[in-house]
Amino acid sequence: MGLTFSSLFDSLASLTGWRTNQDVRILIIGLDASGKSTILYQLHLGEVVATIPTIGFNVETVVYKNIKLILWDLGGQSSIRSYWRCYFQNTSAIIYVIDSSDKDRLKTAKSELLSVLDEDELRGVPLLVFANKQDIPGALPAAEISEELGLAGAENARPWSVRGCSAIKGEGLHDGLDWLVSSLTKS
Ligand SMILES: Nc1nc2c(ncn2[C@@H]2O[C@H](COP(=O)(O)OP(=O)(O)OP(=O)(O)O)[C@@H](O)[C@H]2O)c(=O)[nH]1
Ligand SMILES: [Mg+2]
Repeated sequence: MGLTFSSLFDSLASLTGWRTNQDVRILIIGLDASGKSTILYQLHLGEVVATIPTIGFNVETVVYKNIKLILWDLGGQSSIRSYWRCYFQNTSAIIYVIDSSDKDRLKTAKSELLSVLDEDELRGVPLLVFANKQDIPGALPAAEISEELGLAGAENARPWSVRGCSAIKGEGLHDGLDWLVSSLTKS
């Protein structure tokens, strides 16, 4: 019997210390109404679900490219953001979601992100920023959001990338996950 793709993947993954049965804990955070829960369920179910503001968290498992991702979607309202840190331990990657059409709150989104990145428990953890809601006319493009966040130069601290997406249209999410999974398997 020849080598199956799955066993080939296992062999390659073992070279980098990765196993297909290894759970990867990923936090999805960002301001309220940025689209975190919509992204979670697009990735989990492949469809748009009607959401209500998350109080606490939603958690779902998604197997992507043979890797089991445990996606934790935390509520983003200002009164509950201080609880994000309760979930930091053992986190393998962060997905930070920004509403690209909400220019008024971009500075707040940036300061919340920077304070999360300061946390010791998240040192070196790869960061994927989703510049979400690109379907809304006038939404800031990902490159502009990237510039505003001022992450350039942070490559030494952690792998990071800012990617445009539309959770409603299901566009850009898999490109972002591809980057995240490849930076995880490299680290
Ligand atoms: N136009 C557009 N609307 C979106 C997109 N993603 C999410 N939304 C809408 O934005 C609103 C908030 O989405 P949620 O996914 O509930 O936001 P959230 O970040 O989970 O919010 P909290 O749970 O309060 O932190 C909903 O009405 C979504 O339908 C998108 O890509 N485009
Ligand atoms: Mg939510």
